[in-house]
Amino acid sequence: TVSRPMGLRGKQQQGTSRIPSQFHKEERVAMKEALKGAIQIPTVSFSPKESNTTALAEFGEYIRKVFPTVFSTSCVQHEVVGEYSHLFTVQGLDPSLQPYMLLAHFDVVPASEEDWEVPPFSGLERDGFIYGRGTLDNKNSVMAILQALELLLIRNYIPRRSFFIALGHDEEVSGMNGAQKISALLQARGIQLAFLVDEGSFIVDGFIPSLKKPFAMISVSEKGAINLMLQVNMTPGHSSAPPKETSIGILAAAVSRLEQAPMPNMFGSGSLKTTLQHLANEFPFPTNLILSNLWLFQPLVSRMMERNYVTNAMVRTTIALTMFNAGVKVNVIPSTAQATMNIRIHPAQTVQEVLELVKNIVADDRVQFHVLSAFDSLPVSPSDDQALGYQLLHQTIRSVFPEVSVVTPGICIGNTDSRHFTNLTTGIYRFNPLYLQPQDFSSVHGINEKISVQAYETQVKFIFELIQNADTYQRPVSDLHEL
Ligand SMILES: CCCCCCCC/C=C\CCCCCCCC(=O)N[C@@H](CC(N)=O)C(=O)O
Ligand SMILES: [Zn+2]
Ligand SMILES: [Zn+2]
Repeated sequence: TVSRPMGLRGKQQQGTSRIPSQFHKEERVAMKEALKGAIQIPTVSFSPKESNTTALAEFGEYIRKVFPTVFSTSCVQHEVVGEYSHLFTVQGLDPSLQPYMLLAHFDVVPASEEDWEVPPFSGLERDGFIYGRGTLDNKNSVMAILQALELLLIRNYIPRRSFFIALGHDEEVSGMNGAQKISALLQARGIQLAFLVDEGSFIVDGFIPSLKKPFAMISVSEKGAINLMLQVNMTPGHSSAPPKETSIGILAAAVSRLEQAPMPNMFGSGSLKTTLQHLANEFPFPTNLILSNLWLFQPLVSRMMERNYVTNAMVRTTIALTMFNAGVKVNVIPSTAQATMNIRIHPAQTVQEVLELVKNIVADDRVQFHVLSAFDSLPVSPSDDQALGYQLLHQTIRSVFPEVSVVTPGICIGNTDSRHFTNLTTGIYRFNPLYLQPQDFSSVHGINEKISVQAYETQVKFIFELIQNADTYQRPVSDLHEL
């Protein structure tokens, strides 16, 4: 299962000296303080139409202040796109090398003060952890990318391969004004990327009970999504003489039918099968044998995957009821009831197929369907020996996390800004160089989101090394022989 990254040589390119990823005490203090300051700016996206624009603008000022070298070095060009997003173009020395992109977002989902152990926008440090909304999703990446570049530039490092840093301001509400505009801008400039790295996956630990060792999952695709609103209109009236059925009752029954009838299990036609095959030898007997013989045990394994929410989301399209609105007064029967749901589409199905299934389950003509937004799952990026982005991530994981023995392709169950970049590259990789346990996963969009100071330093180190690895890539020997 331990496959070496092929086609990459650990050696540095001639003429470029490797800078060790070691940081002084003062640098380490400065980097954690910079992250805390970023957490304190409440860059909340509430809805596609409502965000804290004052905070978004303040964030732009803040990064100028804490990363002065990034903003003053001649090889780095900075632009603001879509009012608040940021695009950095780092000009490399060798124009023959195709550029890549590091992508992250600095908007966050709302956080209610009362549920947290520490205020969510305090950036407080407690027991070696920095707390706050955005510490895992995704100000950690924004700050780590800029921090790694700042430290490289301070050490007079000049990249060979050009790269872009794109920092979105509205990822949590679609990315239409940030990532999508950056993508359009680069397309207009005729840019094609060798690969792109975004959030969306981790070194996962403890999600499968019998698998004791953590493994790195690089997501090579992500699920599609539909935001769907169901509506029922009935005659309003006095609550003292109610009809047999009301808009609320009809709608409640419809959504209950949806909850009771999960979408089909699609294990076998998705990348989870590949992930499990990579992991087979890491499991104790007899699971190792079962996973090595999926041709025989596929039905058993597909049922095993349904046992927890995260792996269940990997084998099927899921439906989450997220909003339910009806009624204005206790003695008035309302005319309208609305339920909004967020559907995540398994790659083996399409938007149209899922909508058909949902309509068949609801099976009530009084229920109207309004598709608010929809897109299919994302294309699968290559993870073979020739896939530059995948292999660079693999190589960097091996050097920064030598204890992690398995690196595997996987699927992201959430959506990311990277989906707006399919016009610029086929190599889209979602990977955060952090350990993630089930309780950490619950804190993302939940309460008490936090990152350890040590994990954040390691994330900076990872990017510091990744940038250098992208500069020292050499084509595989087999390719060179063909010339
Ligand atoms: C055998 C496999 C076990 C694997 C366990 C996987 C553990 C979970 C790993 C990753 C968690 C997914 C993180 C998703 C990040 C998605 C970012 C996000 O929140 N996006 C929003 C906004 C948007 N862009 O749509 C979303 O709603 O998806
Ligand atoms: Zn995110
Ligand atoms: Zn998020």
